[in-house]
Amino acid sequence: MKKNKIVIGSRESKLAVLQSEMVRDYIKKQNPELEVEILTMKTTGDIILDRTLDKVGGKGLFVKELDKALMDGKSILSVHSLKDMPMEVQEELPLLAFSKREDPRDVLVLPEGVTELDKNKPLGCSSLRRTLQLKKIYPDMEVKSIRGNLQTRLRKLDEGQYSGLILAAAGLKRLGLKARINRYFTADEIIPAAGQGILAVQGRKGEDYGFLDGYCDADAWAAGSAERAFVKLLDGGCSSPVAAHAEVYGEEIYLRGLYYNEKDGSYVTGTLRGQRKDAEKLGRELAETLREKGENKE
Ligand SMILES: NCc1[nH]cc(CCC(=O)O)c1CC(=O)O
Repeated sequence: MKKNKIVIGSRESKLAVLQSEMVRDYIKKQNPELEVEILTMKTTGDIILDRTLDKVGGKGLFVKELDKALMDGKSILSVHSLKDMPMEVQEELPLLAFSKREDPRDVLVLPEGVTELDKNKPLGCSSLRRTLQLKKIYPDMEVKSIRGNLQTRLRKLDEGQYSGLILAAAGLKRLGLKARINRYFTADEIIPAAGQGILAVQGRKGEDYGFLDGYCDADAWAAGSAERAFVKLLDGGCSSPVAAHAEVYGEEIYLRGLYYNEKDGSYVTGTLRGQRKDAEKLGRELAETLREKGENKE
């Protein structure tokens, strides 16, 4: 790599590239002397499309290949959706910065030209987290798994196989597809995934990342830290659908969490308020409280 050249590793989906371009544009603006290039690659999660991710198992399906490029010196940064990042990151590849958070909510998208939800066709979504919480909102509807990147999913929706899709508002907004959103679910209706709406910039230990100065958003860092600490403590298996969402108000954090009991398929939710400086502690505290509640209820 040339000294004045920065290579960013990225998944190759349209959304991933767009997200990497957002980081690229920041670096270029702050450091006009640098040349910044995006190196795209396919990840295991992009290749295995016939199974739900819960079933594929294994952690970091969307990051392994990017980690390798970073380790091998083919890139100096990786840009990820924070929600796709495993809770444990290797010490050699630390998370350097979190972006300002885009809308963290989940939303409903209907087929092109449709204005009302057809309750006779299944809803499409790809995570147990969403599926569980949807049962309360649409108790009579079937929920069917759907995989593939955002474009693929939207195409399947428009072909008429599903009544609607549950997606992250963040991805749709970044892709300029906000107009397709039919309904926003509040963070109480569907607690979002930890890190949803935040971009994570990952680097290599020992490198100088001065060119990123000012990029990290302090509120997103606090929120993401609380959410990830919550999930990390509960991370029993790769299929446990834990949800966590933090709102930051000045020096305060308001955290929501969901704990899923694998034994009986039930879940409990709860909230906790605390100081932002204790973000991770708050996450662990709520996790412990909810685990207790979720394991001991009759
Ligand atoms: N799992 C795929 C994924 N990873 C990040 C986003 C959306 C963007 C974000 O959360 O920052 C999506 C799409 C979705 O869940 O609808």
